[in-house]
Amino acid sequence: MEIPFTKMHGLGNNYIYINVFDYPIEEALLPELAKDVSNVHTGIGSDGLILITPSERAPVGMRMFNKDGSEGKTCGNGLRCVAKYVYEHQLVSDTTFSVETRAGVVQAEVQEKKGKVHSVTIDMGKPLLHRKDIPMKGSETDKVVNEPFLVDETELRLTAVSMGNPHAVFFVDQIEKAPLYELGPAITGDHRFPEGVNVDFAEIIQSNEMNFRVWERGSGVTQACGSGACAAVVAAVLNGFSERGQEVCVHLTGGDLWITWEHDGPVRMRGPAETTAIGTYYWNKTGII
Ligand SMILES: N[C@H](CCC[C@H](N)C(=O)O)C(=O)O
Repeated sequence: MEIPFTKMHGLGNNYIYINVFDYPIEEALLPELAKDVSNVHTGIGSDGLILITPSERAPVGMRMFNKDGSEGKTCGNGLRCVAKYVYEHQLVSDTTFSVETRAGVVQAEVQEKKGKVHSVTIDMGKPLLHRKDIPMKGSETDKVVNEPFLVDETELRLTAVSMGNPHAVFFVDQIEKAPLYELGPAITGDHRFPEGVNVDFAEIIQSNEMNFRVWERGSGVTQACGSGACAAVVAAVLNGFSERGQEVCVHLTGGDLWITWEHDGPVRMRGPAETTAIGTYYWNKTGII
């Protein structure tokens, strides 16, 4: 199969983007395709696969698959790249438009110069804070804020936030000492998270600035995670480190995002999106067609 693709990244969080308006792909093949394109040795190399799809509820839709083939419901860095792609390919004509994700419809606004998008603002919607909405096991309705969380004999303090996908946020004193590789795999697969969880570590620098590192469900360590940065800002407000309505600059490995948890509910994220390559992926999968 010869599959046209675009490789894009938001702060180094890179995915292979396939426009399935032009090139539909059979549903059953998608998890395997995600694994294969992501492989740096035998594929293209990426954190996963993102499809730009037709939608009945918005001009375009997005679906995202992790490196291991599992599907996530949303992706902040991916949404900024999808917004850049659809604007530059004239699938939309206004600078503001909506995008359907598996977690709901979100609003995008592109900042462009001469038709080229350099930055995108996404209204990521309202965070979900009840334990059952994360989802996380335990009592029915409580929010999970600064809750003791024992893993591998280490006691951490957990704040859990869903941005449409699940995030476990842990505040640390020094981001370089965050036990990303030591505890990321154990936490992401912990039985208390029935659907797994993205593992986020954040260090507060001041009320409007933090450092951030992530172990993503299904992909491992990535250079950035937009939904995770949003979750960390919500968690910072819940823990009294930041104020609601205040714009927070989040420093990720791959660069910075600007995030505000608005007074009226939604979380707004602003940051860059870039195109790395376009090409054809020669998928040598056997037994298809
Ligand atoms: N990197 C993405 C999130 C991917 C989440 C995915 N790993 C999941 O299974 O939920 C972001 O920028 O928001």
